[in-house]
Amino acid sequence: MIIEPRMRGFICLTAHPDGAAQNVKNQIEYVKSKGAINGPKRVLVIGASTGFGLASRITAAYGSGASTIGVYFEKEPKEGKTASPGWYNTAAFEKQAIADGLYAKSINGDAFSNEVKQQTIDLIKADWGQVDLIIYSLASPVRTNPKTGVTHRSTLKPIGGTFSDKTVDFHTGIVSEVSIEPANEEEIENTIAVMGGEDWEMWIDDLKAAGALAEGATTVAYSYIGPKVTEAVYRKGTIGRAKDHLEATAFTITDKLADLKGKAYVSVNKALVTQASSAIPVIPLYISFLYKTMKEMGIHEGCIEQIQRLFNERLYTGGDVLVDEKGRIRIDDWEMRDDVQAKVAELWKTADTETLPATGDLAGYKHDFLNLFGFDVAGVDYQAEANEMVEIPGLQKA
Ligand SMILES: NC(=O)c1ccc[n+]([C@@H]2O[C@H](COP(=O)([O-])OP(=O)(O)OC[C@H]3O[C@@H](n4cnc5c(N)ncnc54)[C@H](O)[C@@H]3O)[C@@H](O)[C@H]2O)c1
Repeated sequence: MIIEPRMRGFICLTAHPDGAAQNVKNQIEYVKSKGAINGPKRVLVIGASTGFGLASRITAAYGSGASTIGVYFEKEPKEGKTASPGWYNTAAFEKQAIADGLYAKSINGDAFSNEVKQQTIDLIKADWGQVDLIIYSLASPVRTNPKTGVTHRSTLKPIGGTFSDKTVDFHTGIVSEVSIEPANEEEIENTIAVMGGEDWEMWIDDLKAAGALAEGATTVAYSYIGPKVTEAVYRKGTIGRAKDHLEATAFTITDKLADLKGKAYVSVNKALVTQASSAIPVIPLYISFLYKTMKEMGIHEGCIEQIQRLFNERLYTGGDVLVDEKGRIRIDDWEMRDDVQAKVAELWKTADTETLPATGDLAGYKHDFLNLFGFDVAGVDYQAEANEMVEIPGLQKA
């Protein structure tokens, strides 16, 4: 079938298998071009199909020759109906990895559930015995706690007062004022339950109880801080509370891993266009100024550049892992540079619909957004027939 982007709100309902494959190929080539990393050999990535998780899987496989197991929640294709993008990304990655002699298997299901945890542990035990690195990169609006059966939904709201500022609809380029009412206690708690550290800790507890963690096992989860302009709605809002919880959980897990000489880290990453971030108010406008500024300064990075740097210059240098005063790894260091932030703050003041195409990188934002779904990728013929019925070679049966 001929596959075109079909937009609805913040999401695209279709995905292009060949575009996704080209994206994965580009990421693999990037990691290979940066040379070998003396990293882990058996890597589990939870949230492995898109964004930072996919970049982590590719970096582990092609940077340090790791065997990888990916866990994700993606929609499979049906005749005449495309799969979700992470399905095609995973298919392309596993096809290439297996062809290159790398172990690559995956599980498609709800990572928050006991069943998916057990299936993953069984696979690790059967094929590897133990795992060296666990990347935790889930981004989800909903989680059912397997112990209580309660389903929690996250919200993106400020805490303590109404938030009003500019935002952009990146499809139309229209800049407008957005006002978001503050969250109540229940909404805060629910957001922490979805995006905080509870599930990460459950994964590590279960892996440890099964004897599936190698001596010196490391686990890394991803967080975000960001600038003043997004603070009220992000870091000091409901999602920020969840990230505080996630960051605190790193210390709890590190204590639990002491007998294995293991360690849990949170890595604070740069703001990037992903399916998760495009749904957060104000962030797309910030990203369009950030991209513009960082590209002009020659320091722009995407997910793959970020994670290659995380592995190569933070986690696997052969020396101590560099962390900030709160024990967090910072690969948002370039985003948070004073000169970058000063420029973004200056551009922010001028933001309106007329000037944004020139002052912000709206085109770059749109391009990256389409890219998430395999569209607008250089070298792909979108007029050609594409096969939507792609299989994932390493996919395990439920
Ligand atoms: N995008 C950013 O700007 C940014 C910046 C810093 C940190 N982060 C953090 O990085 C992490 C990953 O975010 P992303 O932006 O790469 O998101 P993403 O939407 O690209 O990826 C989310 C992944 O989680 C998987 N997933 C979601 N729900 C699942 C479930 N129930 N079971 C199994 N898999 C599930 C998806 O399949 C996908 O692989 C998040 O913690 C996010 O807060 C993102």
